[in-house]
Amino acid sequence: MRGRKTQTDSAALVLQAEQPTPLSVIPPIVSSYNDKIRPLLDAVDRLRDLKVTEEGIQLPTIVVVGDQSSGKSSVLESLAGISLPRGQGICTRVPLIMKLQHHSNPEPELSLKYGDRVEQTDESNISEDIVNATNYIAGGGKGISNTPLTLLVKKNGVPDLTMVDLPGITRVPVHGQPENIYDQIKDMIMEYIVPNESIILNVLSATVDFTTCESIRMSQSVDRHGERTLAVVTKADKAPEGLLEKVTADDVNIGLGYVCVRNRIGDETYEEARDISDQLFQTHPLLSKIDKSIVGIPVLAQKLVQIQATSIGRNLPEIVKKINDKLSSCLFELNSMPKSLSSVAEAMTAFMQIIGFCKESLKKILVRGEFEKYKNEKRMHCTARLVEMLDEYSNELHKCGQSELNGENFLMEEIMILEEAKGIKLPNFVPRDAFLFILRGKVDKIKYMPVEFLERVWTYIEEVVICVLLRQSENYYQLQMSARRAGHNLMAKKKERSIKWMGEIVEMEQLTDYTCNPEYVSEWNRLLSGQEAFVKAVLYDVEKPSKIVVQGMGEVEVGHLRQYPNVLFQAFDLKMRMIAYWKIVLRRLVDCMALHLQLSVANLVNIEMEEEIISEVMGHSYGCGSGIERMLEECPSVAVKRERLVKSIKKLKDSKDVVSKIMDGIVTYAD
Ligand SMILES: Nc1nc2c(ncn2[C@@H]2O[C@H](COP(=O)(O)OP(=O)(O)OP(=O)(O)O)[C@@H](O)[C@H]2O)c(=O)[nH]1
Repeated sequence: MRGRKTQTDSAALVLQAEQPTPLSVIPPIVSSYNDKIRPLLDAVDRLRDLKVTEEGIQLPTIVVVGDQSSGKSSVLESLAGISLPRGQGICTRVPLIMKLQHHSNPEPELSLKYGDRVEQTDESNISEDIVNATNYIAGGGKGISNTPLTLLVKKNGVPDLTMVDLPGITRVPVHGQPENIYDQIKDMIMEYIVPNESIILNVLSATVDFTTCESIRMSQSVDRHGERTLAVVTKADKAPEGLLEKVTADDVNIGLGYVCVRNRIGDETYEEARDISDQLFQTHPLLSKIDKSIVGIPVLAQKLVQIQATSIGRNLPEIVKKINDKLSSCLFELNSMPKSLSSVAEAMTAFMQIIGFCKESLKKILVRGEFEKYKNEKRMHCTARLVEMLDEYSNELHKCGQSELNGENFLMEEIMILEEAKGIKLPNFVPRDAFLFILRGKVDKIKYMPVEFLERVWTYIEEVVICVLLRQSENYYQLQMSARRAGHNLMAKKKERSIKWMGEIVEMEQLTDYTCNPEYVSEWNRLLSGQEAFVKAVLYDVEKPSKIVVQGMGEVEVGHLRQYPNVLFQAFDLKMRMIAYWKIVLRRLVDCMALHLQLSVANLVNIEMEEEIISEVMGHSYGCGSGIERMLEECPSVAVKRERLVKSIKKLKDSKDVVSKIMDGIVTYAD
């Protein structure tokens, strides 16, 4: 703590009306003007204390920015009439919210607030206490922190002002500062000056070229025409040459104007400092030429009070609206959240309801083909998707082996098998073994298809079922996990059962040839009617055609068949039997599959799904109670959201109280 002469109250700033007050005449501060502004400022300060900005509601705030050592703290201490930490290095390392309040008591009251702490202090200790609090918040080094420190100064004669002092902008980190200090400070400043509600108090040292100031660059980036920027030019005593020209030229677009000051230096008292400043601007050959309406701390104070009042007046109705809107939206969001469960009975009811909803939803989309709930999600229009998959499966089955029918090797498979099945027996019987042999070969070739189809179908059904389960149980994440597990397990079982069942069907088709369908015989007869003509054309046509048109098959190569005159009749017959029978086999494979799916899905949604989830949830003990008890635990993200909303609502309700009182007050003033 630096030694300091005692400050007198008379040194503190005094404000009165809207015109700058001559410094020699210091009337009492309590004017009707301030009486009106004070409650508004108090309300805004209370909103700031409530941290309403965390709800995205910006407050009119005077933000003090400047390059490092430009004199920000000196300006603030001149305004407050108290000593703040000053120096050449980085002094301000946290946002310092400085609330100046005039009070009639001649004894000043000073307090510091940070986090949950409130510390009373006094004028002789304030500087040291700010340093200690800063060290507490931002650490003892040279780093900065975004956690604000609030300094309340209640003092006779100070202007009613609230300002936020921010760390000075520095390009080059000094020893002990993090490498990215510039970015850290820039981010912090931007956060405060971006909102349109902020008034930027840009502190510029008269010793520098304003166009090179980082703080000017930053404020211009958010306030191009300077409509909410006021400049304070410090150190007028150090660089009086050209100062008048600088502020008149206004090369850096300061919309709210300039105020030139000479701050207190070293151990001067505020009285001494004020006298020196008065003297300087009255008598200095260059500085005295600057218009008195833009020099000195009282002028600055008065301008700030007016700007602050205008800003609050302009922004308050919008703030009230934003608080109300935000409160309504938070209440709506909270009310739309699931009721938190507080007893096992409640959890059980919720569980049974969810199971019921899942069952009904699955019945609708998987069985009944009702999909209003998922109008825009085609994947959930299950009956249609299942039919499409079934059609695709049927087409694949029919396509397979089609090409071999009429290729160059027409009838060769049949001929080779008949040659090997020869026996001492009458030649006009088609050997059944030969037929079964060919049948087995054909079934072998397609048997992977039903399995692949079942894999595909069950994967699809699993996706749909899990989606429904997760959506219905989305508010209860423990239940969601159990439902997902139950869904996966059940689908795996169903898939396995279906594939096993299909394996048996395929085995049956390979083992025997049977159908009671009369279509088989009629088709065979139809196809066989061309037998005689075919054999004649192959064996006895003198022109020996290389291709012949066979009914139902189109043109086939026949040159190679002339070597097998003895088995040609039988081979043709065998082929036609197989063609007629294969149609029946394929139809059976598709029909059976369709019926099997219908049954499996119906069992799944009517009985199995429910049983599986119940046994998953009730049947397991998880160390801390059954699955139902665990439903009482809210999903961490939901719990966090609920807590956040409850907190926001409390804050917004308190804010609403604050502003409604003040709005009533405004009506009263208007009256
Ligand atoms: N001669 C003169 N010196 C001044 C004036 N204003 C401030 N100073 C000095 O300039 C130095 C920096 O002033 P501060 O008020 O600490 O500057 P700051 O911008 O708050 O500094 P940081 O927060 O650390 O960036 C101090 O030594 C002050 O005494 C002034 O009007 N005239």
